[in-house]
Amino acid sequence: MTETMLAVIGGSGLYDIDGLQDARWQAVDSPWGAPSDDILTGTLDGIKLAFLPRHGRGHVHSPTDVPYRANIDALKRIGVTHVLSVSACGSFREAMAPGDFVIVDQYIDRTVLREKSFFSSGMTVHVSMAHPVCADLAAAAAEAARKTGVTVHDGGCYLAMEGPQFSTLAESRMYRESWGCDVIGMTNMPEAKLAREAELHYASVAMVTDYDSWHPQHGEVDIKQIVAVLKGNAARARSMVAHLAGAMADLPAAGCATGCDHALDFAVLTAPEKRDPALKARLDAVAGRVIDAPR
Ligand SMILES: CSC[C@H]1O[C@H](OP(=O)(O)O)[C@H](O)[C@@H]1O
Ligand SMILES: Nc1ncnc2[nH]cnc12
Repeated sequence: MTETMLAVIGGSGLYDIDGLQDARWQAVDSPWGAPSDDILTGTLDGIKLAFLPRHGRGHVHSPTDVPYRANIDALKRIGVTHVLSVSACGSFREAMAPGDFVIVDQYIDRTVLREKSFFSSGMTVHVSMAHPVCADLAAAAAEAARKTGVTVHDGGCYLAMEGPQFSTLAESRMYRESWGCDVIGMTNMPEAKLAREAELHYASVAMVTDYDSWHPQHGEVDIKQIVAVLKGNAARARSMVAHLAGAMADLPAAGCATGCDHALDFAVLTAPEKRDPALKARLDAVAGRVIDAPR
């Protein structure tokens, strides 16, 4: 039986975590290129845990250039079953204030310059993104976050923008008023799509740093203010991670209410004899379960 292994992908301000037993940073090779950084592995109160800083230690990678495919492939390759994203975000809601944590449950993907799929001609695959996060992992993350004492919002729609510039005032108002988005960031897409293709359970905790630019009393988004809030949020994120092992105690590696680990069932359209051998070889970790399965 597969053992549950959690990966935390740390966003802006969260470049390492402490408290892991048998902690070591290890380089992991991927046929999709180099991951953002080495991966920190260890155990946390009996749960196997991996940590990967999304932008690399020292914040090397811009949101556009994060090697999203290599990151997800490398995590799956070392045995990860669950991925929890921890991200900074702007807020479109008065009640979602700086310092609050939002447990994301929907996305609108406005990114345009990124590789968004492991699959292409030679292995054509269509997975559902109707329910883009793992409901069970999201519930565990919410429980762990609440234990830290932060204000936690259950559910929120995350607008993923390309960046690296922040939104114009007109965009900020449109996302909030017309599109009904709750928070905004630059990194959860295509990460969530790739995790789904890799049949990983994925959830995201978006930590509010600012009110983007729509709020009449807060003025426009200001990177100095974001960086100041990030430091406190990183401390709260570390505390949340420390509570995750307890919150995840009953989460099996296989099976969840969302069906994440069976996303590829019936999803491969290319006939077995028409599948591209070179692409199949690259997909060994991500889609090994179905690579030779009939249509
Ligand atoms: C630090 S402001 C903008 C930057 O922060 C967020 O990154 P992450 O999602 O990795 O925490 C946001 O998406 C931008 O990349
Ligand atoms: N307002 C904002 N827009 C996009 N990404 C962000 N990350 C933190 N705050 C943000």
